[in-house]
Amino acid sequence: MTRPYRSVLYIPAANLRAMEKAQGLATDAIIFDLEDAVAPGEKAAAREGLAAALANDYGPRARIVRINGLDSEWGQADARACAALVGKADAVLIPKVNSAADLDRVAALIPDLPLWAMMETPLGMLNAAEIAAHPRLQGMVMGTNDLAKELNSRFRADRLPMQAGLGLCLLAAKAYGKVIVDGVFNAFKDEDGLRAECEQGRDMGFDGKTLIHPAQLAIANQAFAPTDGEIELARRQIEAFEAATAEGKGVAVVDGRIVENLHVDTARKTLDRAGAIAAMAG
Ligand SMILES: CC(C)(COP(=O)(O)OP(=O)(O)OC[C@H]1O[C@@H](n2cnc3c(N)ncnc32)[C@H](O)[C@@H]1OP(=O)(O)O)[C@@H](O)C(=O)NCCC(=O)NCCSC(=O)C[C@H](O)C(=O)O
Ligand SMILES: [Mg+2]
Repeated sequence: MTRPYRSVLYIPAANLRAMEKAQGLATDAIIFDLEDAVAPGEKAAAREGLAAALANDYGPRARIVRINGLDSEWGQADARACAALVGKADAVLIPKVNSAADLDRVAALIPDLPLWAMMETPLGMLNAAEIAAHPRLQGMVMGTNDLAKELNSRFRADRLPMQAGLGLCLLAAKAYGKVIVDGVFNAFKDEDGLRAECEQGRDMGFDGKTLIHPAQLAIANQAFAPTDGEIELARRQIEAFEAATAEGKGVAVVDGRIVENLHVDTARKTLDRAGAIAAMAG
């Protein structure tokens, strides 16, 4: 069964209270952030606080640690600390990945954890395919704030300026079977805006959304989960196709629409996702 990544919550590793609180939050994954959410003067303390926090039980939530870039003054120490977190963290997230070579450098320092890549630079967008193809890469995270900064683009509700980058990364992740989660929605008190952006990302094919505040969890969890109607339709499509196959036919019809083997694959994925989500709830 595939692990769900509907909601992926950033927590600044300098915030001990928030890291403790996350043990009880309804989030599919947590990004413990050592990078942009931590002030330069707090980096060392955050690294130590994170190691202590990860001794706690986060249940089924995926534990992902975002390190500073290796070319920063903190990156090497972060990588060394992560190498010692095997069994306590599930993956390491590398910021501002420009190429597969950036992954190679971290892979050499952290041999035993899967890697995730922040996709947030113009060069990263252009090299998305080689990044997604990296054998150690498990997932991609869109960094739409940094990307907007680099592009000098405006924030728009329809995210038109982001579409080329989002699309390139989606194509790359799907081509190589990697997880891909959408960028954050900064206005964390704007529920309608968040819902619209989650639905846009879901419709494009993202597995989930990165979030910055617990108040955003319920909306993302709902948007990226199959609805009861979708689950029921998936079951009926599988049943109808199996009945058609038993009669030697290659096509069934459900609710006036054709169902072929490819639709059955999608239906099975829907049921698999629903099962994985139910398993998260315990
Ligand atoms: C945005 C915040 C600074 C707001 O913090 P605060 O004012 O403390 O919020 P609240 O008072 O509403 O908090 C209520 C309780 O919830 C807890 N809390 C808050 N945020 C989190 C969180 N992220 N995870 C877990 N728990 C959280 C508070 O501790 C309160 O708890 P309690 O004491 O029990 O009442 C803050 O939300 C925040 O710091 N968010 C994360 C910001 C962050 O991580 N930014 C970096 C990632 S975004 C990014 O870099 C994207 C990418 O790279 C790009 O380029 O796009
Ligand atoms: Mg960023």
